[in-house]
Amino acid sequence: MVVLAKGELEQIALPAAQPPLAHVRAIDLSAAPGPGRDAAARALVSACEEQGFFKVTGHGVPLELVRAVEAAAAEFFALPQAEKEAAAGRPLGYGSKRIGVSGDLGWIEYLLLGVTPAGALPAASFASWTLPCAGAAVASSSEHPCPLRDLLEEYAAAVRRMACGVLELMAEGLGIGPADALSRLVSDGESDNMLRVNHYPPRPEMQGRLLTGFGEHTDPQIISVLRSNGTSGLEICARDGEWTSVPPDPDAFFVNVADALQVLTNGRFSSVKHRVVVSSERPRVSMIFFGGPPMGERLAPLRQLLGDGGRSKYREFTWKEYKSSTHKGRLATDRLCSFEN
Ligand SMILES: C=C1C[C@]23C[C@@]1(O)CC[C@H]2[C@@]12CC[C@H](O)[C@@](C)(C(=O)O1)[C@H]2[C@@H]3C(=O)O
Ligand SMILES: O=C(O)CCC(=O)C(=O)O
Ligand SMILES: [Fe+2]
Repeated sequence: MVVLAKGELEQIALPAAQPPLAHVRAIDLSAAPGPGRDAAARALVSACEEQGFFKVTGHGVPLELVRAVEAAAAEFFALPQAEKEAAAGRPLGYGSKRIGVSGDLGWIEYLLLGVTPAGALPAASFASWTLPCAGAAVASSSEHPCPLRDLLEEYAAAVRRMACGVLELMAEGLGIGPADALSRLVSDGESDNMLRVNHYPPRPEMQGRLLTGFGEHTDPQIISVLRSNGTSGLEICARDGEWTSVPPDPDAFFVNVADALQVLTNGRFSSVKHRVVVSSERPRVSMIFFGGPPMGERLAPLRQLLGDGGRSKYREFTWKEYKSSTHKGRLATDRLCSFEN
């Protein structure tokens, strides 16, 4: 449940304007090696250059898994508020209406968790996270496995594999090597990956006005992979500043170029500004995998993308440094500008 005081509701209310529909390119990840895959790699690079946004089909993530996670998430969000609050935490865990710590509000409740690839670190935030069990009588423990927690873990692993496939195809399209030049940053045992499940309840009656679900921002990581149910609401901002509405496609995954990838490509790709506007009487549920590098990873434009005598537009910084800078600001802040040369 999202409960906003009257003043807070005013802060997130929007005029009832419906932007035009976005044209979103579809990239088939299953294209076989050869001319089909080369064409997919070129189309992916063009989409990243022009929009910083595209969707993938042929992604290999089982749709039964996606539907099972979404159903378990819907059950979780239907739990009594006090039970959800038991999983509350900052920044990880359950949250409602407050995004980040700097005062951003939205018509949203969510689960946010760390999903570092298994290996070097203990099973990420799952280890310490007490998540009430959707559909189970007893809160999670090893004796009473929590279906939502297990499903989220399985889902995150499947989407991480797919995100790595996207980054490999991207490296091919950019003509850079080795093949895992980009994907290794997300698949490393210490990569700082996160998973977010957002629930936007139907909007309350407000004389036709709409509500901000998630205010405009770019994602700080390398790549974000988003899946949503059939309810619209996601909007992207084109380079000319025009906002367009992304037609939902529950069978595909949407991919955002995020800030760190803008840096790695020396600005050839730019992170896409996006937001969620709640205009529907139906709930929207979205699940986003954020692929981030290990905390100590030094980020700077890849030499192969600088070209002869090319100048690096960004100074080198660690992901830890960038991440802590993001947490100091508001959602809409342009965070990269203070890392420019
Ligand atoms: C207001 C904020 C929420 C956010 C951290 C920040 O200070 C600025 C970036 C926000 C964002 C956007 C993408 C992801 O949803 C997120 C988890 C992230 O890594 O950066 C959120 C952060 C958050 O909700 O804590
Ligand atoms: O919920 C959505 O569709 C997008 C949310 C988003 O941009 C985010 O969580 O960073
Ligand atoms: Fe986002």
